Parts: sequence; C-alpha cells; structure tokens
Amino acid sequence: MNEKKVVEIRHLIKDYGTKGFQTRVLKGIDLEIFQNDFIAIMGPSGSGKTTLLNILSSIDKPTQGAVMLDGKDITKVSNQELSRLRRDKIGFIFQDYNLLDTMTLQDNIALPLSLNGVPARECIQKAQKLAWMFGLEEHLQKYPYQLSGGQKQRGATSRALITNPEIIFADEPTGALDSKSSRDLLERLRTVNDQKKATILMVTHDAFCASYAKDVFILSDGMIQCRLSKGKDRKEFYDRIIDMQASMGGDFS
Ligand SMILES: Nc1ncnc2c1ncn2[C@@H]1O[C@H](COP(=O)(O)OP(=O)(O)OP(=O)(O)O)[C@@H](O)[C@H]1O
Repeated sequence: MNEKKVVEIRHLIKDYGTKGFQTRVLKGIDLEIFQNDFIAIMGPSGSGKTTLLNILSSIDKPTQGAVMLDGKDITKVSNQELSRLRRDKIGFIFQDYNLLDTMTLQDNIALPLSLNGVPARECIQKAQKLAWMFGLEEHLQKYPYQLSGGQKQRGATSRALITNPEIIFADEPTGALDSKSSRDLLERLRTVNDQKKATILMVTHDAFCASYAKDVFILSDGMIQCRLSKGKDRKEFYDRIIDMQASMGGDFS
C-alpha cells in the first residue's frame, strides 16, 4: 500500500569550510520520503536541519551523496533542468514569507503560474480557490503590508501550493507567528496533506508545530538518530516529542 517515493537521499555528506578547516555537518544520511508524508525534522540548534532542507530542496549542494527527486539525481542535472524541477515539483515556505511587496496577494499567490505563462484567467481562478481554502478570500486585493503575519504566511503557503508540487519544503513556517496564527496555519497544512495528498517536509524547533506532522525525525551529530510516528492523537504525540527532547537533553531552541 506504500505510496510513490518522492525524494530519496543516499549517504548524504555536507562539509562546510575550506580545505583543511572543514566541519562535517551531515555525516552520511539516508532518507526516503513518500507521497503524502508529512515529516518534521527536529534537532538541536546547529545540528544541520536547515542545511539538510536546503540540500533536499535543491537550494544547496551536498559534498557527497545523491539526492533523488522524482527519480532524478538533482545533484547531477544541468542548471536549466534544475530550474525546471524547482518550478514544477517543489514548493517553498520560508519563515519570513517572501511575498513581493509591490504585488497584491492574489498576484503573489498566482506568481508561479503567471511566470509559467499560464493564462491570466486560469491564474486568478486557481489563486482564488487556494485563497478560499486558506481563509484569504477577503484579502486578495490587498498588498502584503496590509496583511497580518498569519495572513502573509497563509498567502505564501497558497503560493507554494498553486503549481501542485510533488513536495513542499517549509523552514520554520510558524517561526514568526503568534500561537493562534501558528495553530491556524498548521491545521491548514494538515488539511492539504489529508485532502490534497500533498507531501510536506518541515524543519522546526517547536514540539507543538512538529506534533502536526505524521513523523518526526531527530537530527543530531550529523545523523538521523530516531524517528517518532504519530498514533491517532496529536496531544499524545506532542507529549512523546517533549519526552524525547528531554531525554536528549540538547538545546532544541
Ligand atoms: N554557509 C555556511 N558556512 C559555514 N558553516 C555553515 C554554513 N551554514 C551553516 N553552517 C554551520 O553548519 C551547522 C548547521 O547549520 P544549520 O543552519 O543547518 O543548523 P540548524 O540545525 O538549522 O540550526 P538552527 O536550529 O540554529 O537554525 C552550524 O554549525 C552552522 O554554523
């Protein structure tokens, strides 16, 4: 009953620094992500979570190892092919929204489609559909400065989804949000995972945020040390994540 494999990494190594002064941040990670997974990556500060996410999402390159996206090793493709893969297969959500100030929310959400030459009417229809799903329908004609942080992040999430990407990468998506807006965003991410079968990989230091995922991977000392899987209950999962953090004793902030 297993779903389609979306991403696979094999023996991933990442070193920073110059020759002779290198630090090995990722020390040989193997990982498989399947369609409809919702994975949170946690770990102590500086453990390499963002580095891993950036490599998986093609923003950064590994020192060694393969990153297979949809069956293609993205470390080996041409820049042109990489741009195409990013455009068609990947959605990004960042902590600081990255909406364009000079465009309305509707145009921001539709941007990945309009850049692809999709007719304006279709762009608007799709943007409106997502805005409705994310409770933004009344705000479509506003500019980012007229929106709250939560509305901006829901807008950025809508934009990430508009091309129906194979996988959505989110780096601390609730990092700049208050608790109500965080809960709201996470509920909606869970809905797109459940209903649209979207695949989500999110980095977070926050146990509450992670408890919305189906699986939590703990990165420490350059390796994935353990995996926690949710049962039926989010609250019980949250308690187990907190227990695991306490048992590791690290700084997860
Ligand atoms: N461009 C870079 N050059 C050199 N070292 C880097 C670079 N980027 C990250 N590092 C180092 O690699 C390690 C992992 O960084 P990374 O940002 O991936 O960790 P993280 O787990 O996301 O941390 P945090 O939770 O604090 O955001 C850190 O020690 C960091 O200082």
